[in-house]
Amino acid sequence: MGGTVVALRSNVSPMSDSMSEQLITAITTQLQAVVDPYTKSALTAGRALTNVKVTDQSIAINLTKGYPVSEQIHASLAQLAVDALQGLDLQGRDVQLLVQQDILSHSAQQGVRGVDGVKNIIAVASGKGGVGKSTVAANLALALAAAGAQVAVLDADIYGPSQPRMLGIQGKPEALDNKMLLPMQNHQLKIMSIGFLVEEDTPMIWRGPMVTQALEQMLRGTDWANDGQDVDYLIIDLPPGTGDIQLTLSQKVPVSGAVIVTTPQDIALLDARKAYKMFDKVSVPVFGVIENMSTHVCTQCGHEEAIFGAHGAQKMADEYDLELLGEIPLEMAIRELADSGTPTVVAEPTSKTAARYRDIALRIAGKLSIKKKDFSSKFPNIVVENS
Ligand SMILES: Nc1ncnc2c1ncn2[C@@H]1O[C@H](COP(=O)(O)OP(=O)(O)OP(=O)(O)O)[C@@H](O)[C@H]1O
Repeated sequence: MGGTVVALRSNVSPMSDSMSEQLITAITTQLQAVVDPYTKSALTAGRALTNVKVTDQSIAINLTKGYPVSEQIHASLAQLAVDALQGLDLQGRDVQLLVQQDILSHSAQQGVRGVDGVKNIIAVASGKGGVGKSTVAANLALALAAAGAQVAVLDADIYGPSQPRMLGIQGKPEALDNKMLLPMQNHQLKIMSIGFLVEEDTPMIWRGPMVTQALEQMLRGTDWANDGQDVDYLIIDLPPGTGDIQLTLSQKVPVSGAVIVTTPQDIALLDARKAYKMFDKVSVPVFGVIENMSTHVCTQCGHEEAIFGAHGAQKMADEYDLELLGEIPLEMAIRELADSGTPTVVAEPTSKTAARYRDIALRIAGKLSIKKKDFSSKFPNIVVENS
């Protein structure tokens, strides 16, 4: 991200060291009071404020954020900083704000081995089938990639893999000499799905252990960093439900956090609650709930109607002290675009719906950024030698 001049003044006056110290303290205090809209904590939290430098001519502020910082996000953070500094007498100095992104690896369940080339895994789950979990997963992945992160998708919906179709990609992944598979690529995403390995209309008649094994093979047998770049976020589109398969998966896959997709109907919410309890049981934090098909938008007049009921996901979120991450309407274009391989976020980036997906994606990335870091890879392996 380049520096941005966020305020320009004239009549610059020279400053002593102690005056500049005072100004730095005042600026820091003002910025500490700003709430980051993506992490919901202070803009400066977690050592995000890396530098404040005052010269006779200018003030340079450096922030480092643990989520993707697109130009749009950079501009919105700059605006917040400008507003916060309004009350200070900057004595004519220009203010330059530079926001950089540094997406780190965060902790997952204890005892579950990490995946090579992947910093963070986010599971997208639903209690009930057909609520639009795969559509949400695809759009969230695209939104994170558009914001500047390295993103991959693992389609773990073994019984009904839909990511190849939704992300507009066909064919078979190449196998390397070491038997690792190369992920397929489209729309700036790396993608792996059982759908690439079996025919689209072949029914998957597998038992639990086979499903778990197939998923583990795809997860650990894919060379995610084949282009030399680690994946910041691997989005896993989990199979619907909360049976043994999902429970085993959530114990074997090192997940930094999960999101639960539901529709507003009571029956879907009942199963969404079960999904929450499943993650709770295996100590996977749930970032929040996404309500899909929340209202119907009429293509003729634009009228919005809550045909499946209103505020269901909000009630569930309140009940478990979760965040309602966002609401996506029932919209014909969402289905048409996903079914044709170019989901809303890439096909209609300026639409209101794309903005909703982007907002949800950034809230998730923001929440993840303030979670405990995973330092395990920073420690050397200790080799005990027998003498
Ligand atoms: N907000 C929406 N508006 C309109 N159609 C939608 C919306 N969300 C999803 N759909 C459509 O609903 C159908 C089911 O969606 P999707 O495959 O994402 O659900 P799922 O929960 O992943 O299903 P499964 O249980 O099979 O995994 C798809 O045809 C999709 O295009």
